[in-house]
Amino acid sequence: MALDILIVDDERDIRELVAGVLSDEGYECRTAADSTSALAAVDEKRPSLVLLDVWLHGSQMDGLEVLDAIKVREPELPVIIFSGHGNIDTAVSAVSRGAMDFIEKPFEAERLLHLVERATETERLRRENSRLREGMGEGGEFTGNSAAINAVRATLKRVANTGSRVLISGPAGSGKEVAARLLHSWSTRADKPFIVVNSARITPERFEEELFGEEAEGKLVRPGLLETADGGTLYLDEVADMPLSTQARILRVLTDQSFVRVGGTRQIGVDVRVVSSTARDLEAEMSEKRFREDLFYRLNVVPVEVPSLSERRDDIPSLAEHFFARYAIEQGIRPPEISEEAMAALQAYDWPGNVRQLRNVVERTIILTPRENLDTVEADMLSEEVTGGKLGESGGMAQLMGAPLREARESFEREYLAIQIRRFSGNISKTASFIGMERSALHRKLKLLGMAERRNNERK
Ligand SMILES: Nc1ncnc2c1ncn2[C@@H]1O[C@H](COP(=O)(O)OP(=O)(O)OP(=O)(O)O)[C@@H](O)[C@H]1O
Repeated sequence: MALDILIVDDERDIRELVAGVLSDEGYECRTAADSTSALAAVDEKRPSLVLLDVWLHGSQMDGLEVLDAIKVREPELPVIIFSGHGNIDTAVSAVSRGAMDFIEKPFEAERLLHLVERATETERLRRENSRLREGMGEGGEFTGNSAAINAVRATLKRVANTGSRVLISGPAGSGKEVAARLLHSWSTRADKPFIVVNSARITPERFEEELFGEEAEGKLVRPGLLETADGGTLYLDEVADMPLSTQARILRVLTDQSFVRVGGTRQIGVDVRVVSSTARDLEAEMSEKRFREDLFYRLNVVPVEVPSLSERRDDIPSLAEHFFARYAIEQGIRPPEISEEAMAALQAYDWPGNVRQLRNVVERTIILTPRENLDTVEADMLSEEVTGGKLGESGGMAQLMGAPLREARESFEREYLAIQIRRFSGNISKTASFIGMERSALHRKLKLLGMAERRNNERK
């Protein structure tokens, strides 16, 4: 929704001129010629900014009085004063009475736009913030539109209301917990708790107390996570880290929907949906007898796989934009643009730590880059773990300089193409279109550089 600006001036030409300039920039404008209609317009709908003339001929109140009246109604509403040549003093006193700034007539459109942009910055950030928050509320934070993520989302949607158990597999940091929260938010249990059992962080000795709670002499000492999750979803994070003895007890809870607290005798009934996750190969864990086969079959009713980020590079641009916007807003600055080069570097990198690592790299970039440089993220602002070494397979610039032109060019072409192909996940059509070559010409080039066979071998 466009930002809404109220222009108050007794001169029609000025009102129309200012409204024209601002509308061209995408603002929505309303105008008022006198104090009564100005205040009525504020009461009807709070604008994002008021541009107010200090002289209002033929009006009940003058500009300063209107300013006072606006500040009583909406203390936070920014107001910029228009002043004529002869009344700068009045404009200065308007600033001390709460106006944000003033601009002297006649003014240049550019100066006006600059002031308006500055005055509406807070409003813009506030809107962006609530837009992001709304997105998170619906579980919309599961960013990405790759085929793999769309398939995960479709499965979660299909099973959300069935109550089926779901086992989410995928490497660390790929977004398994985000997927589980999304499932919960789409289920009929959404307004009940989502409780995480972080198996890696609970010591084996304390596992049962944490999960089942404690009881002494028939009285509750401390409820466990199972009881806390009653009515909602229990998320067993890295289920393979659960001690074998606890696995047996969990199995019983799944069959009976009831359990006994540590130190207790009574059966406590619970209604929880169990969603579990693993980054391990559970088949291997089972054959090593570290994971119970019967529990595996109980948990794995609906298997969902979240692939590593390097297997779905199409998601990197939207994830990067999402995190840059989020951390910029947290720092109170406008979300930056991301340059082509920076995006190419992000897409070409392998991300062994998956989405979590991408999030950390973005956060670090926002924190370490001086604010005045944060209009656009350039490749050299990203940490070296992402950009470093990529062009270094041939030993970097120094070695290129020591080679004859033909060899240096070939070496550069080889690395440039390897990076672009990786960035587009091996898709030759997309790579050709990005680098501006015909598909068949790119195939010939790869063959010439001896890269065609390598690609074939890599695929096997
Ligand atoms: N698709 C996504 N959209 C937005 N944020 C994401 C997405 N996937 C992951 N994240 C973010 O990345 C971080 C790691 O995600 P999450 O904890 O869900 O991963 P995980 O697979 O459960 O990792 P682990 O197995 O290490 O617990 C979190 O901060 C999460 O918010």
